[in-house]
Amino acid sequence: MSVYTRVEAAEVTAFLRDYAVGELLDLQGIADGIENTNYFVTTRGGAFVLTLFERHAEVELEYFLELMVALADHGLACPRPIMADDGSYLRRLAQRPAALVERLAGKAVTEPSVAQCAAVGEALGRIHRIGRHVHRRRSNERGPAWWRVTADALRGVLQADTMALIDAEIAFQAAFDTQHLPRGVIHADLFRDNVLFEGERLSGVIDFYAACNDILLYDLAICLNDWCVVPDGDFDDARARAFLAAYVSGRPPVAGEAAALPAMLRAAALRFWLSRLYDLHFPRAGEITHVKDPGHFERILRLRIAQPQRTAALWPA
Ligand SMILES: Nc1ncnc2c1ncn2[C@@H]1O[C@H](COP(=O)(O)OP(=O)(O)OP(=O)(O)O)[C@@H](O)[C@H]1O
Ligand SMILES: N[C@@H](CCO)C(=O)O
Repeated sequence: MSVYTRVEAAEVTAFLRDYAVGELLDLQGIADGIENTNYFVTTRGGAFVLTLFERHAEVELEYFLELMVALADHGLACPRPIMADDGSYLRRLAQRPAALVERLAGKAVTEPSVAQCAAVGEALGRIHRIGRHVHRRRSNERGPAWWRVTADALRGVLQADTMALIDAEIAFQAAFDTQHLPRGVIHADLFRDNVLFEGERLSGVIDFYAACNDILLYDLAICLNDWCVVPDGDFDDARARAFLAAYVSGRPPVAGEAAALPAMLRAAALRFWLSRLYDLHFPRAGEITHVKDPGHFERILRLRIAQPQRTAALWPA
């Protein structure tokens, strides 16, 4: 489970004295999640999630929190950070940067419906639009430079033919011109486990801790590769169409975006294949039990390379 840093109720009680949330009633470690330590915190004033950040610098955390405040202010269903009495969103607990955010209702879905994919497309379009109001900037730490470093780390571990596919894809992406593609704030990890639903209603987008400034279409590709696929990685046409139609109704595409989607789908598959391979071969010391299957994204990458025209008919006319 992913409680890397344990905190006792007494410490949390003292921490909460700087917030107008009332007395602590309950504290539960959250088993899901890989990156951070999360606790459900119930107080007389409400239900919250307390996150202790395990690796990000404070300047990055300020970016994530500014983004979440902007999204909540503009009406996106996402956890609103709670302001401490001194006006800050970021405090310290157990020698870690820590933040308290609203706990949202709902549950992640493992088998999304067409309507749920449309709701995610609509939410992603809103994130991209609202992101224009965020003043801080953050580069994508899992972009092309990271792909190359990670590929090198894996070189001694993987079979030669697997390594050849990774190297060829990195070379393909390096040669692909992305200058014309709109950029902005992207979620960068909007998988099924990062959206909560109550029935068909999207009740919350969570986990903005990979958000950064990058190509908007790449964020779409990350979602399509996760939300709109059948188990072998091919698209479910109805879900992909619904997702794309809902997205473009909120953030109309510019010329050239549809044509660039196949390459972005490949980039998104490569990125998560590499991170899963890295996590598998170089596990972090601690309590992770959630190693995700890298082979899934190898299959998706191979499919996207073999079928570059696959999305042409899915993109709204
Ligand atoms: N604001 C919230 N409201 C309700 N539940 C939440 C909230 N934030 C987190 N959770 C729950 O905690 C779990 C872990 O949170 P999160 O995904 O942010 O962790 P993480 O360690 O940053 O994750 P990841 O492994 O995706 O990088 C979620 O799957 C969800 O069940
Ligand atoms: N969403 C990622 C894990 C968290 O970054 C994956 O499924 O590999």
